[in-house]
Amino acid sequence: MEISSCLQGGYHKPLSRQWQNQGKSLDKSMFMYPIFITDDPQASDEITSLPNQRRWGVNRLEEFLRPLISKGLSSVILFGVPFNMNKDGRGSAADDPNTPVIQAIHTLKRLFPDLYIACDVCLCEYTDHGHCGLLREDGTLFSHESAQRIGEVALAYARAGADCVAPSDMMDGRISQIKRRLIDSGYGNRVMLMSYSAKFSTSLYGPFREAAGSAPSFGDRKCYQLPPHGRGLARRAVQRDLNEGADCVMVKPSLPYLDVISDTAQLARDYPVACYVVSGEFAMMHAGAKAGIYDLKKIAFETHESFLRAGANIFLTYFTPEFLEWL
Ligand SMILES: NCc1[nH]cc(CCC(=O)O)c1CC(=O)O
Ligand SMILES: [Zn+2]
Ligand SMILES: [Zn+2]
Repeated sequence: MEISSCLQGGYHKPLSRQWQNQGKSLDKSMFMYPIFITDDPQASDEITSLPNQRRWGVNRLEEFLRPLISKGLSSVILFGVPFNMNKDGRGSAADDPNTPVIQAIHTLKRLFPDLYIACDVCLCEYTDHGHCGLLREDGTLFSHESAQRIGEVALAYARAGADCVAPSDMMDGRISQIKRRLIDSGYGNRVMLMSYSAKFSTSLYGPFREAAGSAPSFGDRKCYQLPPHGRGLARRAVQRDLNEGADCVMVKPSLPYLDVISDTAQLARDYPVACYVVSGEFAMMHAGAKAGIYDLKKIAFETHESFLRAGANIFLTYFTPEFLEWL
């Protein structure tokens, strides 16, 4: 099948069908909760820089998520945080059968068959150098090989039962690599491909890197994440990913990039548009509320409504549990 023929993966589930309705007011189905899964099955570890968030072991997922599901949680995105697994140059632990993300997919599908499960796909949590792709000796990226490796990992998550794979690595060509593999392996009509298309190099990822232990051991990510002034590049990345077969495109971070969300909603007007309210934005809103600058609930509504207004209709946000209470 041609990549351009393949639409069904983007609306296989009731939730992904609902996302096709470009909503005008906040509702619970728009909230996707990012969760950190570590390789100690009993873990429930506080993350100091990310208020109220924890790293969870697979054996603790039921107690963590059941109350949220009863309040209307409909989707999660999983991030693997291996502490005991071996890290190497190609991120072998990313698709090891015992990797926490694959274990968590199995556990969650058994416990909560209706929960929509997206998986972040990247190598930085699994490589010894902490970069998101494969590196040459001189520290530059192997672009094509990286995209192929990301494709392998995405397929492993699809095979394990993920409803959506979401590559955050920013390697050129990864969307067509993933879509091709999904189609050729029989997942094209069942698994959504959500691209972190306009992902910027920002100072707002700090708490996440602490949470996931994924800071690069040298250098930075400026050669693959977009420069903050790169509005044109963001538009090109979105257009490219749509052409390569993405079912949904994302902007990340959100608050300083409302213009990019709006551009993306125009370019992808027939697709769901997601935005990631990243760790630093969440920590910043909490810090401001704690300092008495504003009320946490009011700032959370105001900002998420601004993302909706700009054109996003899926929010990857650590505020998800709060919104399940508030809405
Ligand atoms: N693949 C890396 C990745 N996956 C999720 C986030 C950030 C999420 C957040 O800050 O909440 C990042 C950014 C990075 O470290 O460069
Ligand atoms: Zn990464
Ligand atoms: Zn470079």
